[in-house]
Amino acid sequence: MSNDAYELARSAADVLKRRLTADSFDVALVMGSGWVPAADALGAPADEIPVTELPGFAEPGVPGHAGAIRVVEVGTKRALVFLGRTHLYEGRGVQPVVHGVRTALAAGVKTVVLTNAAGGTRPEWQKVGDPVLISDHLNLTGHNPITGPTFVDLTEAYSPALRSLVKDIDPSLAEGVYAALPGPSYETPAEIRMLRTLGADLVGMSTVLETIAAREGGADVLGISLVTNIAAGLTGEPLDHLEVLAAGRAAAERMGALLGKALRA
Ligand SMILES: Nc1nc2[nH]c(I)nc2c(=O)[nH]1
Repeated sequence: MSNDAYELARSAADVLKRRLTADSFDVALVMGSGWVPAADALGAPADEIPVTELPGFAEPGVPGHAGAIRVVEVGTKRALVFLGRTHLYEGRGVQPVVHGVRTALAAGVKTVVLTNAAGGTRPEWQKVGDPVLISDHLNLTGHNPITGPTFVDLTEAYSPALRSLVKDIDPSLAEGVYAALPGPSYETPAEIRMLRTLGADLVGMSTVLETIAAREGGADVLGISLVTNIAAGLTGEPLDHLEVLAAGRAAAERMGALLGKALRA
């Protein structure tokens, strides 16, 4: 099964390189919920392909997610920009969740930028709309994309070099630990209190499995969360997914500018 997953990624990369005008890429960016405006801020795409034309991809199960891969030249770098991703909660299993990252690595990418929208567990220093660099993660999904005795070292899962490069660009950026849960429900207040005790500064439903797959393939990872809500029980307000997405869209323009500067550095 797991070999099929790697073969499927190689065949998707072959189709990608045949169908796109370019056949070598430096970096992959995975744009999370509400991040598509940030992708637009990176510049006009040189090329674009719907993911459903590639082996192993399905139209993302979340309505409003454009399932496409863009080629954007940012400075001297050629980026594969994945608009939308597959989440574990869509019930397709673990392999489709990391298929995009594995396809990018099979296409030669050595750096993966994973963006997401997340809940913030630290209202003491976070507010909605804040970007937070991911310094480390807690994989509480109960899953792992790797099958078999491949013991990947995750000591520096989130590249210290890439994080300091981005912090040089924007010293105001905070860092935090991202906890991934299976979802799709948000946490209870008791679970958020538990996650704070465990050291989580951000809670989400994506990213960590893609990070593991990227590290398994030897790529450097930069992760950025956009705090789009303060997590359950910390503000006395219920969580509204539409408000959450609106906050993400509002801040994503700024994130597009930051990503552009980071890629041009
Ligand atoms: N698990 C979890 N995922 C999220 N994604 C977003 I946006 N907000 C949250 C949240 O509060 N909890």
